[in-house]
Amino acid sequence: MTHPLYLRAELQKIESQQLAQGLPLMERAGTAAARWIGGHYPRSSVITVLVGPGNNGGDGYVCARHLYIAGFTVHVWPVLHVGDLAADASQARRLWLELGPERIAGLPSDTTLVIDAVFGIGLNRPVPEDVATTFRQINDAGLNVVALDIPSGLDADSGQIHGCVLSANHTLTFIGDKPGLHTAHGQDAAGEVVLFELDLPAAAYPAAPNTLYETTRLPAQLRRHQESNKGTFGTVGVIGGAAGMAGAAILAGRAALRLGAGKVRIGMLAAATAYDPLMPELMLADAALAIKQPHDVWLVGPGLGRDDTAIDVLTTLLSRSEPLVLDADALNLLATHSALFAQCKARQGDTVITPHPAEAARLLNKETSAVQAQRLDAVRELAFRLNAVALIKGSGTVVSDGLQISINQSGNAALASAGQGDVLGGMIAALLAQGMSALEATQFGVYLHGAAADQWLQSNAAGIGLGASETVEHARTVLNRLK
Ligand SMILES: NC(=O)C1=CN([C@@H]2O[C@H](COP(=O)(O)OP(=O)(O)OC[C@H]3O[C@@H](n4cnc5c(N)ncnc54)[C@H](O)[C@@H]3O)[C@@H](O)[C@H]2O)[C@@H](O)CC1
Ligand SMILES: Nc1ncnc2c1ncn2[C@@H]1O[C@H](COP(=O)(O)OP(=O)(O)O)[C@@H](O)[C@H]1O
Ligand SMILES: [K+]
Repeated sequence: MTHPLYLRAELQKIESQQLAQGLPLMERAGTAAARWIGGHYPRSSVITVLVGPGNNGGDGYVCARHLYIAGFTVHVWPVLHVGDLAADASQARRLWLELGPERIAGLPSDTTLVIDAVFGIGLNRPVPEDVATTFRQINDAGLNVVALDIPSGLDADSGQIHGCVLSANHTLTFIGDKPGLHTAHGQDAAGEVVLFELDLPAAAYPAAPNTLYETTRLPAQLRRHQESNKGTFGTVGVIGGAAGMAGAAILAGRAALRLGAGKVRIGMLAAATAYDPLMPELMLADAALAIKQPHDVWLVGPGLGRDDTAIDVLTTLLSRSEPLVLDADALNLLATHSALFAQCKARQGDTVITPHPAEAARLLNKETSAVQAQRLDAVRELAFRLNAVALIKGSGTVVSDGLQISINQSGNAALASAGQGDVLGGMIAALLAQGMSALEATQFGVYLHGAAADQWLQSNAAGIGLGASETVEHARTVLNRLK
């Protein structure tokens, strides 16, 4: 299920309060790490602990000491000049030096496991070039790396890289989980994340507005009563499919039907074909006619285009009060037409917006790189500015209603292919049609979309070639297995 994520400032506050109470946090962190490593790596391992100038380095000295006592071959290499260490780290170093020397001559060639204790949440500027060179050599050598707290070079709040990062197979993170481990570059850098709370009392933690989202439960709104009919599960209207882009609207409509919407009508901007031969249960119509029919939920944008007809259709649907999902060119039109933007913000009904980073950047009038550098801030700002539930797609999709933010736990790079966004829009619309709230439908839809790709990855390990249509089928399977 979901669990909280803490920002650097929140963690520093927790730490200082607990240290003031006399809790031996560094000893606990280093011991927990050594115990985990002892359980996962053979005693024949040759371990080199890279230590840095702060308390993360202190964790590394404690960990080194316990692994040495447990019988591992352990080297400690301070990769940065050590000035005055803080008290706890200095004590941890002293205890290590009673057992073994520090190495200053680089990485021993027989190293089989690197423990990264260079920088933790105190990283506040780009990694120095000589340290970056060491990181790159270790990355290129493909050595096993276990990071303590956070991979060195990764920003704990945003998942951005400060110059260079030492990529880990596992990250053993302390006290609380961090957003930067799960979005942007976080998943690639951190590998599998293992949390050690270090026995802090529950009262030590503030209410966290940020969470990591995953679920194994079928949402209550999707549990079906026998006394139901297709009207019970809502009618979705998908508007899009301008000339040359019909497939986008079809994909979205198919996804909505497969995810349980009672009825789906696709209103095409280009001349509509009579029916979809692969899914004849879809209704196809011209957009101008479709928008006059009653629907419970609208999805506007897949293959919409940006011409005057598209603007007219969007203007009409923004004025309706049914839940509205906006994707692709619907978002690009909001970005370029301030009247549409204002109309969206003023809507009474629920709005969900589903941009990828470049679309988010257009809406926020920023560079895509600036959005990616601060994905959490960007998604909250989008939700706030448009009075909507917003997401920003990509590795660790972020979702916000303007107050709370969640990072999606599922998904993988197999989803980086055409049409996957159309499918996601259709899925969210189907969940809204079945009675989920805008926030729940978006969080759950994003999770299911990622979980579908994760299921496919189990038998396609390289993650190459997942089609958007296949994602729909896997999403249906994953959904029906939830209890
Ligand atoms: N505060 C505490 O008592 C505890 C901290 N813990 C560990 O300590 C870490 C945080 O410790 P710190 O706040 O000391 O921070 P770090 O150990 O992450 O690093 C801070 C030090 O690195 C320097 N620095 C930062 N960025 C640099 C850069 N790019 N190039 C060169 N030097 C740079 C800073 O000037 C400072 O000396 C946590 O991530 C966790 O691993 C845990 O031991 C639990 C208890
Ligand atoms: N590297 C990745 N890891 C996880 N999910 C990804 C990755 N790349 C893309 N996705 C997901 O795939 C979908 C792609 O959507 P989008 O870019 O709108 O594609 P399209 O417009 O072609 O349909 C989004 O849900 C996104 O989060
Ligand atoms: K580290």
